[in-house]
Amino acid sequence: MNKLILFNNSFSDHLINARSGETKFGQQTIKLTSVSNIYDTLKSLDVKYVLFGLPEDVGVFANHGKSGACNTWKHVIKILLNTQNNVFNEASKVLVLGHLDFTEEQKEVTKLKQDNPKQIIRARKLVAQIDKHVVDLVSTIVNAGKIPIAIGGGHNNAYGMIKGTSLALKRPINSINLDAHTDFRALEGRHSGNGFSYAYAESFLKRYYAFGLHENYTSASILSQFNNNKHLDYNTYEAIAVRQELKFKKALKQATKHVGKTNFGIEIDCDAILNISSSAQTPSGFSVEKTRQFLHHFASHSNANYLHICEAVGKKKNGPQIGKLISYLITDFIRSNDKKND
Ligand SMILES: N=CN[C@@H](CCC(=O)O)C(=O)O
Repeated sequence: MNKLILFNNSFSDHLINARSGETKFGQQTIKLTSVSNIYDTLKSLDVKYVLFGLPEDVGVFANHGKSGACNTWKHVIKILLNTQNNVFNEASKVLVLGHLDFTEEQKEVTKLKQDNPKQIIRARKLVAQIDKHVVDLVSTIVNAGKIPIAIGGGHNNAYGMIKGTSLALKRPINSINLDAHTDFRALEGRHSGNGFSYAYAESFLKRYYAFGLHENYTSASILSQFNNNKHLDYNTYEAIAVRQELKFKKALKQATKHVGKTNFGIEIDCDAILNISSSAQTPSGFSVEKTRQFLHHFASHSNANYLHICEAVGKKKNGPQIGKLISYLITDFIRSNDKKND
């Protein structure tokens, strides 16, 4: 856990705009000042959720995508800590752990060129190194009986989320992914487009549902793989929102039937959300409200085991809006998950 940078109180005080008569979320969340044994510390804490950042975009680079997801965590945490703590948002159930520091890997990737095949191979090796740290942290959190909430970062980290959870639970898990893409690309070295295929090939992922795929961006071979494997299923954005052959509520039910019988992780790739700055930003996609409804639905399920939000690109100008969007999603998850009704 040598890459873990704790989010301490002085850092948090610096970010919170305190107002008299109000309690901000960040004034009530739990933080750690130091830690010698992370597992023991987590186990002894009276919190349900452990929030952490994955500030990296090495996986996106290694998938020939547009970088920028490495900056999102810092925008999110600033906005989240300044939301209200009230009967709807119970911050004392949340440990803001900190982030994994991938500065070294990020630095190395800036020296690489995406059009050089050898350098892409090197970037993919760096992603495999990142995986190990994510797996280690996630398995420790789940082993300690807590629910991880990870803010990325690239979608490559779905692999670490799934493997870490699966190792802790000692069985393969399922996954529901709101995404324009399956991220089930070939096992060609690790990157942001094959987190799920690697997790499946290595038997950490059992049943996978890709929700709202874009028909323009899913290859014929991946569609055929999904159509011929009962563990893999999907619906498309076009079927739901354009042709309206499938009602949103029914789509949620079908996906729940596929993943909900055992533990599953919830993945939200921000490139599925309309006009949100991301590595593959889309002018056609689910609204923020539909995304929140999706999240509420799955977070309410008793088998939901983690939340991973990724691929948003927070820059100086749009950072506060991205931070606000992801803060809505984090608080929706906690609110709905804490009052599981399935
Ligand atoms: N995590 C994203 N995966 C997409 C990226 C698409 C893009 O960058 O255009 C994929 O590999 O298909």
